[in-house]
Amino acid sequence: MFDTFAVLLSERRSKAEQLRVVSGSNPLAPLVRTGQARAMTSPAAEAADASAPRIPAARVQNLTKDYGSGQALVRALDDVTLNIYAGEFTAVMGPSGSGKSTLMHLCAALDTATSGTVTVGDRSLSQLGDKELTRLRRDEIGFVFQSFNLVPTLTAEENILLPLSIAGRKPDREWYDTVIATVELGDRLAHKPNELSGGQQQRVAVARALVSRPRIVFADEPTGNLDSRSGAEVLTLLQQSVHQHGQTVVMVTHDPVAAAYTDRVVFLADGRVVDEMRDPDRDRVIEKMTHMSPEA
Ligand SMILES: Nc1ncnc2c1ncn2[C@@H]1O[C@H](COP(=O)(O)OP(=O)(O)OP(=O)(O)O)[C@@H](O)[C@H]1O
Repeated sequence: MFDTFAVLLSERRSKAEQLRVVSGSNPLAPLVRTGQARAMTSPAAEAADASAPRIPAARVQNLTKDYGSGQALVRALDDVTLNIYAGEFTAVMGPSGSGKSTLMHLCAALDTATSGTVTVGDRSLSQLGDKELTRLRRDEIGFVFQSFNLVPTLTAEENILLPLSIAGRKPDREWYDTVIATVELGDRLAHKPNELSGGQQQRVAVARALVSRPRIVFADEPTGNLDSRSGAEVLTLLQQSVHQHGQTVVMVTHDPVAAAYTDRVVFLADGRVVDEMRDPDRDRVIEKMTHMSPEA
């Protein structure tokens, strides 16, 4: 459907768009995106932050997506309106076929809507030409796939830096060091993917998504191929990227345990948003999903 390298390619962002180092020389100090701050620096800051207005990183308005036509028409999304808030970890859940992947693909500019709008930052995707869309995917979007999508002949470090090097960019060394420290891969950087465990490979993929500091990271079932322990590591990492570094992450998942790592779950059914849950926990998500299943 799309060229992974093209999607992963990332170009330099304007200075004003770049993450701002809030706190001095500590490379692990919280970073926030200018104007979209939700970095947690202390319990007091966290409490203050809870009352701060939420700023959308992406807005979905009356979004409809049809596949096929006539008798074969499938309405994958049906008039969906939704905000994705900056600095939040959002899960998208729902039964198989409810439109989760379609919603994510439209938000990530990987597909076009039948009607309605997606706005990323302040730009409406339907008003962008092909070049601008490519640039938006490079500059604003990071991806983590279920199947890792690493290049087997490159080392972990080369994979992490690949989007930047294709774009002819050098990494911001301080941020790169922060990402590597956060994903705890410092002693594995020279290894090729087949010398890494599944969990380590997915942490490389998360580092690759984070290193260009996109506006939003979209993660499609990122723990779907991992055992529960490795999955927990990857989820903790995504959560840290949000709560410590102000990253915005959207994750499609079927797993209530994974959803419990997020700040908010959006539930889809039959292409519509039917509910949402803040500060989810596993049991409440399971209960909700049980009521949504066709057998319920
Ligand atoms: N390229 C396509 N052509 C035709 N129908 C499609 C296409 N892609 C998705 N669909 C249909 O659109 C609906 C929504 O699909 P989508 O993949 O978004 O659901 P999902 O919630 O991600 O499902 P799953 O959890 O099984 O991955 C389904 O009925 C699916 O069969």
